[in-house]
Amino acid sequence: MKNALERLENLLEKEQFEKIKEIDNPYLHEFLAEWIEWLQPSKVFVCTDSPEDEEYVRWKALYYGEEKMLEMPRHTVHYDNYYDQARDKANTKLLVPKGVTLPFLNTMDREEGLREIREIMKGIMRGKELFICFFVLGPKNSVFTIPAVQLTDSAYVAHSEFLLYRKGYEEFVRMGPTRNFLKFVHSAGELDERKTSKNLDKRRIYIDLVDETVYSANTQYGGNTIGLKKLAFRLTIQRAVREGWLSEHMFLMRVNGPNGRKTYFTGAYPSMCGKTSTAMIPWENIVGDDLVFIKNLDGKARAVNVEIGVFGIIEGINEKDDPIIWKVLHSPVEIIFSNVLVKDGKPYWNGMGIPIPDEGENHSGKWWRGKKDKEGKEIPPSHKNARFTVRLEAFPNLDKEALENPCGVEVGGMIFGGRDPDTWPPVREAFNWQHGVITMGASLESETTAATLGKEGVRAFNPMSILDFLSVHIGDYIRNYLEFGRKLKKTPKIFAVNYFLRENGQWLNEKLDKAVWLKWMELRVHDDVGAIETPIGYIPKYEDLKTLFKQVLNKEYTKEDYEKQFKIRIPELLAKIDRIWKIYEPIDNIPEELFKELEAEKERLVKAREKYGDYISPFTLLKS
Ligand SMILES: Nc1nc2c(ncn2[C@@H]2O[C@H](COP(=O)(O)OP(=O)(O)OP(=O)(O)O)[C@@H](O)[C@H]2O)c(=O)[nH]1
Ligand SMILES: O=C([O-])CC(=O)C(=O)O
Ligand SMILES: [Mn+2]
Repeated sequence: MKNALERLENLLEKEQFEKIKEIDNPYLHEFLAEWIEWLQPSKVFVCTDSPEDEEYVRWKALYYGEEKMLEMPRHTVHYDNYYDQARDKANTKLLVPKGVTLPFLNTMDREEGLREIREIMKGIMRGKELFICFFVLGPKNSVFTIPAVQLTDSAYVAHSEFLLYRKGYEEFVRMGPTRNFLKFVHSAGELDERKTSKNLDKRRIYIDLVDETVYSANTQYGGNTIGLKKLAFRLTIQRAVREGWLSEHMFLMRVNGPNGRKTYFTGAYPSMCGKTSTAMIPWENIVGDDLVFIKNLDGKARAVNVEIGVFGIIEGINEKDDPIIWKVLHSPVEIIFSNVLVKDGKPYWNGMGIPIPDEGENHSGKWWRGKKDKEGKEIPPSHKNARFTVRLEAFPNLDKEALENPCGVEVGGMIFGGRDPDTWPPVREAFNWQHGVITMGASLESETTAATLGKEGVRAFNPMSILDFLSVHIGDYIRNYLEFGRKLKKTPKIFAVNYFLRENGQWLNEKLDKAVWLKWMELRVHDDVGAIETPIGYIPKYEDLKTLFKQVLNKEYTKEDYEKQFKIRIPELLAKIDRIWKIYEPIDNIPEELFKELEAEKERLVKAREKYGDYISPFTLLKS
C-alpha cells in the first residue's frame, strides 16, 4: 500500500502536487488522498496564498458559469436553485456516536450518516474541477487562530471564502504535522443549465463532530456550503465548550463614547434580525457582523471577528437607512451578489428605494413582474435572503486595528436580541452576568425568517441566537457561559434589545433608533448615566433618551413614544417565562441557576403587578 503522499503524486498534476508537498502533514495528506480518490474529480487545483491562485478561482467561477460579470468592474452575480435559497435545517444533521442525545438538535447515528453521505458523494465530482483551499478562522498567529481546509467543486464557494476568510496555506506549511484543523468537503453536485444544483432531493449537510469534518452535497447556498461559516461554527462551538471559551453568532462593533472613548460591543441576534444593520450604523465602527470568538485573556473578555468579510442580506438596503453599505455596493470593489434581479448588467433588490425594472433575470431564471412559481406564489424581483459578499476592507467605517489585533478587543457590553413583537422593551440592562445570560441570552425567542427554509414569522425559542448551530447539549452550553463569566476579573455588561415591537401592525421604532440604544449602552458600561430599575433589569430614563435622540438623530423623542415603547408588559413577560420554563424543565443537565433566575424574575413581576397592574409606565417606576 502506497503512503498518502505517493497516492497524491499520482492523483495530482506536478505543479499542484508540489504545493501539497510543501505542507509536511501526514494527516492532511491522508485526508486529501482519501477524498480525491472518492470524489473522482477530473482536475484538481490547490490554492496557495498567492494572488495568482486566488485570481484563478475567481476566473473559474466565471468560466464554469457559476458567476456572471455585471456592468461594474469586479462585481459578479451568482444564482442558487430556486429551491436552494436558504439554510436547509431539515437536512442538516449532527453525526453523533450511538447513545448520545442532544435536545432540540437534529442528530443522526454517525456510522449511518457517514455511510449515507459517502454514498451520495461517491464520484460526485466526475467531470469537474476540485479546488483545495486553506484558510484560518480568526486572526493569524494568535490564540484565536483555527486552521481549516476546504475541498469544493464550486468555484463560487471558494471565491466566497477568499472574500470572507484569511488565507491559511502558509499557516499549514508553518504548522507541520498536526491534526488540529477543521475539514470541509463540499460538492454542488450535478448542475442544471443555469449552473445551479439540480439534485436537491439529495441535498445533505452532515456534521461529523468526532472527526471535525463537515460534508455538504447537492447545494450551493452559502449557509449550506461555505465551510468556514456556519459549518465550522458547529465545530467551534464544540471546541469552545470543551475548552472554556465562547464561539458565538454575534457582531462585533465599536461604539464611540464621549471624548474619543472606544467601547466594544458584541450582539447576538438570530439570522436576519439586525446584526449587520447594527454593526453598520453610521457614527460607529464595524469589526464583524456574524461570528465572534471570545476568550478570557488576563481576566478580561476579549473578542475577535472570525471572518474578514460580510455575507450580508441585501433586501431593504437603501440609501437613507444604510448609507455606508449602499455606497460600497455601488463602488467597483470585489462583490458577489447572489439571487438578486439583474437587468442590463445592473443588480436590483426588493426595498432598495428606487424603481426596479419589470423584467430581467433573477433566482427563478428569466423574470417578469407577476411571474408565479410552481406553487402559484408570485415571485418578487429578488429573493428575501438574497445576499452580497464583500471584504470588510471595502468599508470606510471598518475598525481595522480591532480586526487585525491578534489579542482582539476588550468587550464592554454583550447584547442579545431578536424579533419580538410584544414582550421586551427596546433596550434594557441586566442586573449582572448571570441574570443576563439566563433571562436575556438563554431565554431568547425570535420570529423565524427567510434565512432558513420553512415558515416565516413563527415565534421560536432561540437561545443566544445559536439554536440552528448548536452542537453540544444546551445545558453544557449554558453552564460554560456562566462559568466563563465567573472566571473573568471584569465581566462585560449584558443588555437585551428589541427592534421589532409592533402595535396594530405598526413598528414602534424606526430603523435608526438603534443608534440611540447603542449610545445609551455605551454610557451605561461606564456608569455615565442613571437608569430605572424594573423587574426585568434597568431601562433608560426618558430625559437621557430625549437628549440622545436629539444629539444622535436630531429627533424630538416624545414622552408618548417612550411610554409606549418602554412600558413593562407584565402579562406578556410572565407568559414568556412560562414558555421558557416549560422548554427547559423536562431536560436534564440544565444548570440550576437557570431555574433560580427565572423564578426570581417571575416573583419580581408578580409583585410589581400586585402593586401597579398589568402594564407599568416607566414614569411610575421612576417615582417609586
Ligand atoms: N423593523 C426593523 N427591521 C430591521 C431593523 N434592523 C434591521 N431590520 C431588518 O432586519 C433584516 C436584516 O438583518 P441583518 O442585519 O442583515 O441580519 P443579520 O442579523 O446580520 O443576519 P444573518 O446575516 O442572517 O446572520 C432586514 O430585513 C432589515 O430590514 C429595525 O430596526 N427595525
Ligand atoms: O449562514 C448563512 O446562511 C447566513 C447567515 O449569516 C445566517 O443564516 O445566519
Ligand atoms: Mn448569521
